[in-house]
Amino acid sequence: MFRMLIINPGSTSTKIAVYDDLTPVFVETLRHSSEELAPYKTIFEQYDFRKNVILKAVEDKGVDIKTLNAVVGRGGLLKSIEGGTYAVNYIMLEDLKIGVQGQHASNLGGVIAYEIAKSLNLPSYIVDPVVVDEMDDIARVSGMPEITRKSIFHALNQKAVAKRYAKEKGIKYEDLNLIVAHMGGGISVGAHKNGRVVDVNNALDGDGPFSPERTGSLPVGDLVKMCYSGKYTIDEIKKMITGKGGFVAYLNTNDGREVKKMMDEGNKEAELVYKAMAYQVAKEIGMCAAVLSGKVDSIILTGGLAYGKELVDWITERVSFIAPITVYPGEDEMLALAEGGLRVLKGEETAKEYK
Ligand SMILES: Nc1ncnc2c1ncn2[C@@H]1O[C@H](COP(=O)(O)OP(=O)(O)OP(=O)(O)O)[C@@H](O)[C@H]1O
Ligand SMILES: CCCC(=O)O
Repeated sequence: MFRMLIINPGSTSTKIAVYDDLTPVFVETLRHSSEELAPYKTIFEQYDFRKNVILKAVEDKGVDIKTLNAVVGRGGLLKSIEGGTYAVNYIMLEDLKIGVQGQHASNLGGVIAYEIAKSLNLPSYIVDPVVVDEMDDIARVSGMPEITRKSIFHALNQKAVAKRYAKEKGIKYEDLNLIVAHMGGGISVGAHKNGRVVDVNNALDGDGPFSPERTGSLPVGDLVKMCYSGKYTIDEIKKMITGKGGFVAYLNTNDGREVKKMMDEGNKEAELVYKAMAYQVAKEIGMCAAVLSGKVDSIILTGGLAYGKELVDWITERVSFIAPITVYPGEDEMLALAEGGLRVLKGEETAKEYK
C-alpha cells in the first residue's frame, strides 16, 4: 500500500487529500478568502501561506506526514508537454516559479509537493498539467503566422473523465473518439481522438466559449479597437478577458447557481446569458465533431456547471444528433492525481522527465 498526499491549488482554494492507494483517507477543500490572498502580488508569493495551511490541515486530520510515500501536485503553466505523470525536477521548479507560460494557481502544486517531499526524502510528481499538448499540427495554425494556437485546458479532469467513460464501457481510451466539455470557472472543449486531445480551445486566454469568469473568443477587430482606445491598461484588458469576463461581466457573479436563481426570478438578461453560454459550448462541440470527421462515440459534459440541469438540457438539445451524451458533473481531479502517482509508485509506469 502506498500513502500519497495530493495537492491541487485553485485560484480561491487548495484542495488536498491523503490517499492509501486509491482509497481516500480524507479529502478537504481549504478555502482562501480574498482578504487572505490580497497581500500577495504574485501566485508564487502565496507559497509559504499555502504550504503552511496544507501542513496544518494534514496534522489536524491526524495524519503523520512521516507515513507518506510520495507527494503529488497539480502541475501548472509549464512548457507544453504530453500527458502523463512527471517527476518534479529542478528545471520544472524553475519554470513553475517564473511562470514560463504565465501565472496560474496550479504552478504552486508542483513546488509545494516538491518541498514537502524533499523534507521527508520522498519523490514528488505532477500529473496531466494544464499545458498538456497533444494537438495535431493542423490545429495550431491560427491564420496569422505570428500567433500559434495553444493547448491550455483542464487536461487533468478531461483525461480522467474520458478514461472513466472508457472503463465503464469496457473499451480502451485509445480505441474511442470523445468530445469532452469541461465547464467550470473556465470552459474547455476537447476532441479526444484515440487517446490524444488533438484539438482544444485555450481555456485561459480568450479562446472558445465564454464561461463564468472568462470571455472566451471575442470579435477580434472590436477588441483591437478597445485596446487602442486609450481607456484601458493592458492589465485591465487582460482582467476583463480572464477573471472579469462572462457571467461576472454581465451579471456580477461567477456562480452558476446564482444565475439560475436570477433566471427563476424572471431576470431576462440572466436567462439570455445562461442560454448563450450553452449555445457557445454547443457550437464548440460541433467544431470538435468536425475535427473528428463526425465519428464520435460520446460527448461528455463535466465540471461544476454540469450540475445545472437546464444547461445540460440546452446543450443536449443542440448536439445530441452528433453522439450520445454522458454527464459527469463536478471533477475527478483528486482521484486522477492519486491514480497518476500510484501508477508510478507501483512501477506500472515510469515517471516522465520534464526537460
Ligand atoms: N448545482 C449547480 N448548478 C449550477 N452551477 C453549479 C452548480 N454547482 C456548481 N456550479 C457552478 O460551477 C462553477 C464552478 O465549477 P468548478 O468547481 O468545476 O470550477 P473551478 O474548479 O472553480 O474552475 P475550473 O473548473 O475552471 O478549474 C461555478 O460557476 C459554480 O457556481
Ligand atoms: C486552463 C485550465 C484551468 C483553469 O480553468 O484555470
